[in-house]
Amino acid sequence: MRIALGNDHAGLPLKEHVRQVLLRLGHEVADFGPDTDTPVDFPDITFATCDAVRSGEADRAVLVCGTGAGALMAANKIAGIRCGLGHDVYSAHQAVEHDDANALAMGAWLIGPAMATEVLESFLGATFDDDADTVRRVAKLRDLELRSARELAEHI
Ligand SMILES: O=C[C@H](O)[C@H](O)[C@H](O)COP(=O)(O)O
Repeated sequence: MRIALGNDHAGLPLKEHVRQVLLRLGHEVADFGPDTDTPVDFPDITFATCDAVRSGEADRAVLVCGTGAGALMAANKIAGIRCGLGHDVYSAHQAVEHDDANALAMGAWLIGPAMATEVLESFLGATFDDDADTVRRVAKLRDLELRSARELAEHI
């Protein structure tokens, strides 16, 4: 797969490990994060990284910040992005299987390289179980995006 990789300064300590794992697994990597520890804002990096998925340049995004929480929040505000939290193996594959996750957020302050490796293998090895229930629920996620966008537009 083509993977868009994004990190902020807090995610930097885990970023190179993640990049190496992605390459070892045979994926292409487009890197949207900085390689210095100069502070950057995770919403900016998250948008640039996830936008590559929306445009079709990338198949999935992997985001690394300090806790994973900020990148997760930012990603799930971007239309078309469904981001899971990647701190355990089960959640990483389940988010793809049931929720068609196309992004994963990880916290460099929370997990080390060994767990990150297994989480990435789990996320990238998983495919969407597109049965009637999961397809309907993912469609409802899209409905939520549209409803929210309409409400925002009405209040601008
Ligand atoms: O959820 C937010 C992320 O974990 C950020 O990476 C974190 O808040 C950055 O914090 P700081 O600028 O204090 O390193």
